[in-house]
Amino acid sequence: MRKNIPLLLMGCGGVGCQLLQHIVSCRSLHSKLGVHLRVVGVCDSKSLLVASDVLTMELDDTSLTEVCQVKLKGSSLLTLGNSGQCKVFLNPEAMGKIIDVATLLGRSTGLAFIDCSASSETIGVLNRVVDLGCCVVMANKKPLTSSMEDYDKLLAYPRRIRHESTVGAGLPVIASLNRILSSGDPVHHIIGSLSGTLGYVMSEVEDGKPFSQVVKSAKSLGYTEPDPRDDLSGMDVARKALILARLLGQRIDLDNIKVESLYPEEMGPNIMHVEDFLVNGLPLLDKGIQERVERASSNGNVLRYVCVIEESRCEVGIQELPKNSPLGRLRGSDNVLEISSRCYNQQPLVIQGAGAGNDTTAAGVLADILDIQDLFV
Ligand SMILES: NC(=O)C1=CN([C@@H]2O[C@H](COP(=O)(O)OP(=O)(O)OC[C@H]3O[C@@H](n4cnc5c(N)ncnc54)[C@H](OP(=O)(O)O)[C@@H]3O)[C@@H](O)[C@H]2O)C=CC1
Ligand SMILES: N[C@@H](CC=O)C(=O)O
Repeated sequence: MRKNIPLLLMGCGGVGCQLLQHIVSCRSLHSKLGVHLRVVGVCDSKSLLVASDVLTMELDDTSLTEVCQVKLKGSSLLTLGNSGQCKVFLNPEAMGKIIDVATLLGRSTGLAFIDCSASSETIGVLNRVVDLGCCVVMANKKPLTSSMEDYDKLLAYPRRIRHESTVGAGLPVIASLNRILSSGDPVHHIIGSLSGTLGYVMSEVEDGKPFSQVVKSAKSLGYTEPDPRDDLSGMDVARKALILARLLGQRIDLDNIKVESLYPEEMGPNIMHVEDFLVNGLPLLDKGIQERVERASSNGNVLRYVCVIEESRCEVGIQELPKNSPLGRLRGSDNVLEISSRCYNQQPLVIQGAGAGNDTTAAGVLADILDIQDLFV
């Protein structure tokens, strides 16, 4: 018998739209696997598009394709309007409707809530829907990196939560760590380069390109966060480090992690609008970054933004490393993570590959959804 998995997607930007496209293009594969992903709702920052009857109807593939066309043009879901098949709700009504859907489906058919937003505000609704029996799959790191109290609530039913794409995009980082930890193998040390953006930026600057230009390319390639300062400030890496540290049992917050930023405070989000930063702020940083990269190069080294996690230590920052070291050899948006444990002692477990981009990130989210299929009737 075919298994139906109802989904509600929060956030349909680069990653969310790519997920919808993967869902549509994998229909025949999923059908062979006996699974049907039934998208009952999609929301952006202002509105929700939802099937008229979430128990029996869904947004069909034509509607999902239309959602992607509208969102990739930069328009709001509101432009789609109501039809017999679906309805549009504007915030704050949309939020109430989301909870209604979660209440109706959470404890009956089940509902997978997919967070592909980049918002720190989704934690409230995620904690509510988890209580209502829903599953949660996240590409968004922010819900996992708010307070310990929120984290504990969100992880209260760990079997119903997946977040592989939050660290290393589609790379199997979280799954590998969970397997090591659940077998009682203690992890002593993790070191990695976990920013696709900073990896790409550093290797392109090493090749002589201006910093400002390669940051803009990283944005257009889908590597950066919506505001690239999240990457350049080191905060995105700090969030990934915190997710890993909490997985290892450290009860720490973002404030406990020292972070090194590539831009000065006066170019921060509270002072400069993102467009202003991209056009006027970034070029002011070109010379300084190029000099740092050249200084490292004259020592036979490269700069990498490194994350180190040990029993009671969690740090992120720029390190000058030999060109020939595992982290120094990284090119482009690749990430690498070395995990040392009792079993992986002399030779650490190494996970390496594309660590950013809409395609690989959305593929990681899709694999997470398939991974929880047994929880659905
Ligand atoms: N790109 C990558 O390589 C990777 C990305 N990620 C994560 O994936 C997430 C999505 O990234 P990306 O697609 O690039 O981001 P985008 O900015 O392209 O898209 C974000 C989407 O979220 C919507 N949104 C914002 N706030 C809310 C809210 N409160 N409720 C519901 N929807 C909301 C936005 O709505 P609107 O359209 O109205 O603005 C938009 O549709 C981020 O958290 C990122 O960290 C993780 C791993 C890798
Ligand atoms: N902006 C992030 C995307 C994945 O988390 C990065 O550059 O690594």
